[in-house]
Amino acid sequence: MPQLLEDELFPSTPGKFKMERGHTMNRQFHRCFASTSTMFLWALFLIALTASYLSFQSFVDSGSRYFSASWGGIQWEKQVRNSAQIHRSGGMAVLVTGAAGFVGTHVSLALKKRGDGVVGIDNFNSYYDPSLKRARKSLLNNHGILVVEGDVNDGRLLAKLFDAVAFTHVMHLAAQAGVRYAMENPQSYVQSNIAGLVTLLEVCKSANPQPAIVWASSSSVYGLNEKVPFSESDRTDQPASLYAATKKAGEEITHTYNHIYGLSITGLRFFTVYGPWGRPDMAYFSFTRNILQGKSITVYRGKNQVDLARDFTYIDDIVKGCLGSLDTAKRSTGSGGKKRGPAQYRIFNLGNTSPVTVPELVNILERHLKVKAKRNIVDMPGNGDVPFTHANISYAQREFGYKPTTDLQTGLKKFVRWYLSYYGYSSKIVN
Ligand SMILES: O=C(O)[C@H]1O[C@H](OP(=O)(O)OP(=O)(O)OC[C@H]2O[C@@H](n3ccc(=O)[nH]c3=O)[C@H](O)[C@@H]2O)[C@H](O)[C@@H](O)[C@H]1O
Repeated sequence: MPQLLEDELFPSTPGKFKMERGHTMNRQFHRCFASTSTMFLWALFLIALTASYLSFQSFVDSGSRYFSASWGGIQWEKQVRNSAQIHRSGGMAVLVTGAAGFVGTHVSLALKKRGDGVVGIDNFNSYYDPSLKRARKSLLNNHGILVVEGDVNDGRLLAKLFDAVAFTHVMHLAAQAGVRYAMENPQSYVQSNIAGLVTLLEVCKSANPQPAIVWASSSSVYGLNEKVPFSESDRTDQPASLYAATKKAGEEITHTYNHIYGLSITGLRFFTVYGPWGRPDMAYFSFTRNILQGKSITVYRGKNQVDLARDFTYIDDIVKGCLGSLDTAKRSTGSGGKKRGPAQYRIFNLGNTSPVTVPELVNILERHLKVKAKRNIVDMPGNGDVPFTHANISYAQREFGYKPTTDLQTGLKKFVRWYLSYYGYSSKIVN
């Protein structure tokens, strides 16, 4: 019986010759074979188990990467496309870099309000209080604008955004701003204003269709130029700060991409932009804060005791200039990295055309805040400042009817109103 069972379990091949001794050997062989194959089966089982564990682990890993990343995924792409949806005929789909920045926020809102599609990107760095950037982001979110948290140096992210949306325009405002900070952290200027710009241009040049690009240069490119007012054709080869030098480099770099790849480029030289939701590192903002807190302010004075002056430009005028530039930007001529013909290349001054001295700026703030400033007047340190700026805006006026309408007195009143309400002061202070 046992033998039968054994034979059943290990049936001999038909016609196989069997002997008694051979039978015993056969049994030992079978026993041995049985244990080897059991081990083999176990080994197989363990290998399979390990393999499935490892593949499950890698699935979990990639899954968690997929879901925990601040970008990527089907849901994310859907949000990007929703935000880029155009709600007017002939409208544009605009990628706004630096969207949680001062100018970026205002431009994004203006575009969205008139029915254009807007997707923002911002790295929320800590150059100044990131909570202000977060508050601007909330404002944008409330208007249906998605702000992706990411850096313009992240080419994969930018490419992914272009995969999701065929942006018609890029409004490139992400930058390391501030003239004097360049002495403290020079690398951040190279990283944002040069490396980041090139990464963005690389993605734009390869996109199909290529977008038209409007980007923020700066009045600081005029550097030590003494001819006033500053015209776009004036020399810009004497920068006084690394900030100015990186913006000037940006103008040359964008020209290269225009020339080689047919990207449509418009550079905007902003002149000391101010207003609600502004930048805390700028003089009008930090003066307001210090005056209200009873702290002294440092007012720089130029050579021979001449007051410094700026062509302070109100944010709403700048927004009109940005939208005018976007509206008149011609299409890029290339596609997928190949130029098909010459493309538009423009540079505009966006200023106010009426410079005001820094002491006069302080006078206006004192009137609006009804507080006397404690002025500490010092000679301008050699840290990148220029003595004055003054824009000739006739080119922008000709091309798209740019006409600033807000003087410093009016603009600062609006700024102070916003400041008091945002930081929780009594609004009775302002006239
Ligand atoms: O047009 C631009 O392209 C640039 O504009 C802005 O630079 P600036 O014109 O230098 O503005 P801002 O710092 O407000 O100083 C204003 C005046 O106050 C003086 N100033 C400044 C600080 C201080 O403590 N005391 C002082 O007298 C100072 O000497 C100056 O005379 C942007 O910051 C810059 O990112 C860039 O966009």
